[in-house]
Amino acid sequence: MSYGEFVNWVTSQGYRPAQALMLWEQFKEGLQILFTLDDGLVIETVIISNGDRGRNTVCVSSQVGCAMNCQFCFTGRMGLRRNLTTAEIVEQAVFARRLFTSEVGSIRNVVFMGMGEPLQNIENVIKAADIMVDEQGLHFSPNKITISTNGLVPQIKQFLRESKCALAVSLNATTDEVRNWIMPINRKYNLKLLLDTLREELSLKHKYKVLFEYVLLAGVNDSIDDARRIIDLVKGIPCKINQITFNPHSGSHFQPATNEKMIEFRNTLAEGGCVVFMRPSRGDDQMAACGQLGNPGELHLCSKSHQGFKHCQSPWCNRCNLYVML
Ligand SMILES: C[S@@+](CC[C@H](N)C(=O)[O-])C[C@H]1O[C@@H](n2cnc3c(N)ncnc32)[C@H](O)[C@@H]1O
Ligand code: SF4
Repeated sequence: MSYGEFVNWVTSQGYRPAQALMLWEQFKEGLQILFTLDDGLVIETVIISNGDRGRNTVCVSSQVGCAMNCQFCFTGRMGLRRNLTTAEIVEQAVFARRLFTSEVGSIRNVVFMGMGEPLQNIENVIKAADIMVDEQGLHFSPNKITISTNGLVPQIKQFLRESKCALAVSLNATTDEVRNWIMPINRKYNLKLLLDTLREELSLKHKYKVLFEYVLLAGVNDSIDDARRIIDLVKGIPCKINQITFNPHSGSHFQPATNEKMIEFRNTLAEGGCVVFMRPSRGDDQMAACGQLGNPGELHLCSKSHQGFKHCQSPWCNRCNLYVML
């Protein structure tokens, strides 16, 4: 979407043209949408803009909170409140689609990387993804819908057999010792079991690649030895690797790896024959990025002025982003 198109769009939504520049800056960082569910619980959905190219991504939640307790993730601190229903999951993508009409760029990708562990809610997630793909539904291409898991092995097998959509696996460590610590699910399904399962299941699929996500935490999993171990661990698994910048949040004792480390790590992986992407962090200053979605009541207040912004009038709507309520 160009800036001109954006100005037309925000004014059609009731904003003054003078507000457009500030909103544009925020929009480029990610648009955060809060949904209040029937029982009063709140979930967050993020639309990640792809700049001028108009191909935007909606990041949907699959649960309210999460039970998995990954040590670096803000959502994990909430604990699990409940699974989302199929309708509550699909509605997030429908709403994003309605906001983004063709004139202002469209939603091309759906990623299940918001609040929750999608494969812990596998029945509703597979049904929601089916509806998103169905031509009578939202008619997305299956490879434009990515379900991200922290590594629930039996559900990974079920997903790969029952769904045509793409799978992402949050790897985040290269030894059981570190993964047991930062991702407790590893104590149940360790690295060898996880990776052997993927190797075996993907051998049954045609032209299918899994996406490994790897969040670099300074001094924890960002050494060159880690990069070399990844090359060995993923051997024989058709895959791509998404190297992610850690988004810090209050109370977290982890730090993001330096830019130099990120580049050195990426280069080591690429030299070892891996297909690797480095994903810039989007929206992290507004707590809207991966691993930062959580109970809005617990989120930090930023220092920006809220004057002139549309508010949802909810008592906890006290942040500076553009809010939309159902
Ligand atoms: C929030 S999770 C949701 C999907 C699923 N539960 C999972 O773990 O893959 C989506 C991605 O965000 C990553 N993540 C979690 N906390 C993060 C943080 N603070 N900074 C950057 N990425 C984070 C996870 O490793 C995962 O790859
Ligand atoms: S990273 Fe994923 S599985 Fe882990 S706590 Fe966060 S949302 Fe849950």
